[in-house]
Amino acid sequence: MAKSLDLEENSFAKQLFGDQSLLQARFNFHPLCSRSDLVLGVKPHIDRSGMTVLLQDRDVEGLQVLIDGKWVGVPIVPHALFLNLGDQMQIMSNGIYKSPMHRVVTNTEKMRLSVALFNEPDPETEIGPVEHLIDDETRPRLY
Ligand SMILES: O=C(O)CCC(=O)C(=O)O
Ligand SMILES: [Fe+2]
Repeated sequence: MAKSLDLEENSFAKQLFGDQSLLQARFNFHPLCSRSDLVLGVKPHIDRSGMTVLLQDRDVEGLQVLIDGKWVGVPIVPHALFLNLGDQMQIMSNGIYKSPMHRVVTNTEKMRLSVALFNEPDPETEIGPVEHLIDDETRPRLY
């Protein structure tokens, strides 16, 4: 990702991982829900991570991303991991990479499982946009 912005390869990694970083796992289980029209599995949110690695359920969809004001379902791709960007990446890239709003809907017929790995810096670490991505005229510092 750093190289695609003409940055040194470790520009994001050195802030994100530093001397000590956190890797947290969350196991999401959504049982059947008779009122899936009313009940969400996970409410709309933005991950605070740098990057989230998600293993979706093998055959039950549910994850949706907000794109231009519309909820768009994320398809299941067999044996693939879904990578989502979190707030730390949006900050470090000075807003070039966005951390999207997403949610999970429930299902009336099938339960759903997913595993998310959140990668983030040590809570005491102060992060900010990479200097090369700040330009007072064309791209002012956003964070
Ligand atoms: O279950 C999913 O597909 C996504 C869960 C999620 O957004 C999260 O755990 O932050
Ligand atoms: Fe999330």
